This record gives sequence, structure tokens and C-alpha cells, in this order.
Amino acid sequence: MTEQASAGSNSNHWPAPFAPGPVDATVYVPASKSLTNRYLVLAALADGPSRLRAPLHSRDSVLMIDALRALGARVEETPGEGRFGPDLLVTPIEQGRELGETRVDCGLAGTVMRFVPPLAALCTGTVTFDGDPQARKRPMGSTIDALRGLGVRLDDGGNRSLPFTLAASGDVDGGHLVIDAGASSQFVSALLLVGAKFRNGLHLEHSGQSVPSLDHVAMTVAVLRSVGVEVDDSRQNHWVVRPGPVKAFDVTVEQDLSNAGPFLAAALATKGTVRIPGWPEKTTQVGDKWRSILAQLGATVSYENGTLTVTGGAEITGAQLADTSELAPTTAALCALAGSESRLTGIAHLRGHETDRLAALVAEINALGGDAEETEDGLIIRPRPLHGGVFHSYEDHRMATAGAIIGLAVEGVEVEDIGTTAKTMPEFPRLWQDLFETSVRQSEAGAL
Ligand SMILES: O=C(O)C1=C[C@@H](OP(=O)(O)O)[C@@H](O)[C@H](O)C1
Ligand SMILES: C=C(OP(=O)(O)O)C(=O)O
Repeated sequence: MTEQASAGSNSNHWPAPFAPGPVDATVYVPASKSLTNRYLVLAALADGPSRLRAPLHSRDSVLMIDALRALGARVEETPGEGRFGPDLLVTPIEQGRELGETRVDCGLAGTVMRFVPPLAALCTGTVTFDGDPQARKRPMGSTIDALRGLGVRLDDGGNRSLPFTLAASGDVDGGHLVIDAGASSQFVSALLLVGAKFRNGLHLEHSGQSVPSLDHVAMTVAVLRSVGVEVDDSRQNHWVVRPGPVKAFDVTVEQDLSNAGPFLAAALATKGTVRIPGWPEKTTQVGDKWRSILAQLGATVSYENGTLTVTGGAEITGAQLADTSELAPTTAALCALAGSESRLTGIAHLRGHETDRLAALVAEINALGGDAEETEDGLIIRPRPLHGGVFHSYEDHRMATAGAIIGLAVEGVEVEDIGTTAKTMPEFPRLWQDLFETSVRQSEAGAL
């Protein structure tokens, strides 16, 4: 937490370390945000206390813990073996307990603003949800429609966004519900996570443009099955959750493979090598796609004895990459350093992430002299030499890390508000400094 506080207060310009030589590093990253916050929600609904080992400790997980506490769960830190903080012991919410009036701060966390309201519908009381000013711009209409469709009384002042207040009776029938999850997969995940506690379970149907980030829905289904919830996802755009208990669990949370991305990207940006031990052999995390994305961008990628090793080639090669989802900002940073054109497609919904990521990436890459262009559903990035300058982060952790990647290869880049990485990885500035120092050592060794 101290690191989070100090990173958070470092809100001005951070001189991005410029690598004098290739990095040669072994890196461990903190636990997955997506898994930690799913497990936390399920632990709050479980039929007994659950333990999360080596979980994430970051702004988004703290917001989730505080939200669950506001709804009556007990979450305690207990000593554990994780590198990045204690384990968590969760005592579930007592069904039917009267909450009175309570508030939930969602910060800028999509998992909190989308996952917690359906959970609150299972409590008794009045719950007001709000978040950062930027959170009020994120798509929430499908959550609001879904809650109303489930019979929950909700006042959103007609804005279809945060803030809103719901009056929950603790009783939700569930059954067939149609939503439009075209703006975020989290609308689907949120309802699936709590569906087993609805009286009739849930048959969720998506209608509209295709659901983005489907890997995250698959993760939700896998996590639900691992705690004994029956889910049928055999029909496209339909998910059926059987009513029943959520079994209490004891789980070790995988490291965040999406957040491993900037470190692996450093291998390409500096023509060096980065190893990530403890890379799961099988995982539901979208970050496993780094293996193919980085290979397409010209790196050599190998996996042996649980360690993923990425070595940068002589040049980053541009590529056509579809559906990179939350991996897009890191990917775009590498494309800005590439020797040929790249096209990123299937990421229109990034306009509703922490910031409008397509506009932000184009603005920041081009401000450093690059050539990036927005398309209807993604980006085109053409090679052009970059120069130093300020890379704005828009309170978006992945914009901040994208700036750091470019800064490794381009002298004089300053990232505005590196502290925003505390959303999912408060340790980022320290881990990046450690990585950078391997480049200094390599360059000194080369000079001898
Ligand atoms: O469920 C999750 O944990 C997430 C789902 C995705 O959201 P979108 O579907 O809005 O892209 C992803 O981008 C986000 O970082 C995490
Ligand atoms: C989109 C992201 O976050 P959130 O969970 O807030 O949607 C992200 O981390 O890239």
C-alpha cells in the first residue's frame, strides 16, 4: 500500500528510462485484476469463507474490497507467500441482511462499476454507486437496463450512467434476460457471476453488435465452474446459469499476464530478453495471447518449464492484429516503434475504456512525431521516427505503460502521471526501474 500511495502522489512528469542497451531481465508481476475481482465477488456469495492466495493489491482490488465490505462481506488480510502482499480471507455476505443506505465508490474500475450493482441487487437496502469523473463517461446503460429488467428499482437521473441509486429487496427472480453487451463484455460477466443466486437462475441473451473481449466472458464461465456453478455457454450469445450454491474456495491467483505485457514488450523495444517465470501452462487470461502477438511483431518466443521467454529481433515488424482487447495499448506502443505498417482491428469498444484509448493513442503517438490514424474499429500505425516529448496518460494505466515502452527506445519521453499505474500495478515504477537497470548493466558489460 505504501508503494501505491507514493506512486499515486507522483502525479507529474516521469522521465521514462531510456535504455542504453538491451534489457536482460527476469520479471515477476502482481496478480491478475480480472481474476482477483471475480474471485472476490464469488467469495462474497459463497457458502462459507474463501481464501485468495497471492491476490492483487491495487486501486481496483481495493475498490472491490471496499464495495464488498459496504455490502456486508468481511475481507481480512492474512499473511501469505505472495511477493506482492498478503492473502485475503473473505467471509461472505449474510443473505437478507438489512444494509440501510450505503455508497460504493467505483473509482475508474470497470469490474467494480459493472460487477457490483447486480450483487447489490441481492442485498436489502439502498445503494448509491459513483466513481471518478471519467467513470461517469463509461458505458453503463446495459447494467442499468439489466437491473430494471430484473425488477430492481433504480434512479439514474435519466443519464444512463454513474451515479445511480438502486433500492434492493434482496430477492431477484432471474430467468430470461436480454441485454446489449456490445460496449463491454463486463455486462455479461457481471450477470453471470451472480446468476446462480437468482431464484430461477439466469438465461442471459445478448442482442446487438458482437460482444467484445469474449476471452473475459470465457474466463468468467471457467471461474464459475471452478466453484461449482453450472453454466451452459454452448449457444452463441446465450448463457444459462443454473440456480445453486457457490462453493467456498481456496485459490492461488495467477499473475496478471496482461500486465506482463509492457515488460515483455521491453524485450522488443530494446532488442533484449525478458523472462517471466510462473507463466501458467493453461490459463483463461487474454494475456496468454502475448505469445502470438509478440511473435507476429518479430520476437522469438519460447516456453519452457513454466517460464515464458521473449527475445526482440533486429527490428519490430508491423502486423495485422485483431481483437487485442486490453492488450491494445501495449501493442500499439510497439507498433509505433515498428519498421512497417500495423493495423489493429476489432477494438472500437476501447473508446469506452478508462479513456477513449483510440483517440488517446493517436494523439500521443503523433505528438512524438509518429503516424497513427484512427479507423472505425481500430488503428493504423505507420513507421515514422519518433522524438522525445510528453506522453499523456489520461488517468489510464495502460496509456502510462505504453508511454514507458516508447520511452525505452526514444530518448526524452516523459510520461504524465505514472502513478495512474496503481489502478492495477502500483509496483510498476519500481519494477520498470529494475528492468531498466539490466539494460544499463548490459550496456556497461558491452563497453568493457
Ligand atoms: O472482465 C474483465 O475483467 C475485463 C473485461 C474487458 O472489458 P471490455 O469488455 O470492456 O473490454 C477488459 O478490457 C477489462 O480490462 C477487464
Ligand atoms: C479496460 C480496462 O479496465 P476496466 O476493468 O476498468 O474496464 C483495462 O484494464 O484495460
